[in-house]
Amino acid sequence: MSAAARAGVGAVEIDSVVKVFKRNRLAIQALSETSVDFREGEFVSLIGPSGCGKSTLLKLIAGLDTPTSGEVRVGGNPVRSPLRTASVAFQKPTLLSWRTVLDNILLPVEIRDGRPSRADRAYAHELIEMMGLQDFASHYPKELSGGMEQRAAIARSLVTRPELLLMDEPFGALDEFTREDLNEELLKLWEAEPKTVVFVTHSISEAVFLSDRIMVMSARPGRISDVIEVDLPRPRTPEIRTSAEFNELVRLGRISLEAAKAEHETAAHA
Ligand SMILES: Nc1ncnc2c1ncn2[C@@H]1O[C@H](COP(=O)(O)OP(=O)(O)OP(=O)(O)O)[C@@H](O)[C@H]1O
Repeated sequence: MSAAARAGVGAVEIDSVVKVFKRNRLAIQALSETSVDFREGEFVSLIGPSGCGKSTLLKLIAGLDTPTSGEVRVGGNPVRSPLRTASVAFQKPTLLSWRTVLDNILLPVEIRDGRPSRADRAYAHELIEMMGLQDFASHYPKELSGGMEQRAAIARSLVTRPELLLMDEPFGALDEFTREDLNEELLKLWEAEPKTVVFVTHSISEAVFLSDRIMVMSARPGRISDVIEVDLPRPRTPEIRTSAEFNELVRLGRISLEAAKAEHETAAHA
C-alpha cells in the first residue's frame, strides 16, 4: 500500500516543524517544534493569540513556504512545493473585478486544465446555488456585498474538489449575522462532500460550531498548547449555539486561550 493510501489523501502530518523567519540580521521564530496530525476528512480549527503562527502553519501545509526544520506530509507525501490537492481561502476574497461571479469561481479550473469542462461548469453552478448566489452568477464583484463576495470566494476554493481546504480567517471581516450564515453554509458543503479542513479563526464560538477538534496555540513562538475535542452531534443546526454543551465548550476554549496567552507572559517575564 502506498504512503498516500495509508495516510488518506487528505491526512496532514506536521512532524517536528520549526519555522524561523530571517530578515536582515533579525531572526523571528514563528513556530517552536510542533508535531500534530489532522485526520482525513476532519474539520480542525486553529485558534491562538495574534502573531502565534497560525497563518504560518497554514502556509507550510499548503506548500507556500517551507519549514526551517521538520517536515509536513499530506497524504503521506512530504510537501515541498505548492500542493495541487489543496485550496486556500483568505480573509480577503480577492475576486478579479473584470470577471463575473461564475468566471471567478471557474478560474482555478482554468488554471489547472486550461478550459472548464461541462461537468466543471455544472459543479460551479451547483456551488453557486448552494451559496445562494444563483441570481448573481453573471454579476461582477463590485455589484456584490462583502458577504456575497466571500460566498463566491468559498465556491471558488471548492470548485476543484480539493482534498484539503485551508481557510485563513475567511469570515473575519464580516458582521456576526453574515458570519453565522456562512458558517452554516460551509458546514452544509463540507457535510455534502467531506474533506480535511484546517480553519484559522479568532472566534471561539465559530471554532466550536464548525470543528471536530480545536487546536489552541500558545503565543509566539507558537506550538499546540491544548486540543479541545468538540463532540457535538452533526449535522449541526443554528439552535446548537444555545445549548448548554455548546456554551460549555466555548467556556473551555476561553480558559484554554487565556492559559496559552498567560504561558507566554510568564515565559516573557522569567
Ligand atoms: N514572511 C515573513 N517574514 C518575517 N516574519 C514573518 C513572516 N510571516 C510571518 N512572520 C512573523 O511570524 C509570526 C507569526 O505570524 P503569523 O502571521 O503566522 O501569525 P498569526 O497567528 O496568523 O497572526 P494573526 O492572528 O495576527 O493573523 C509573526 O511574528 C510575524 O510577524
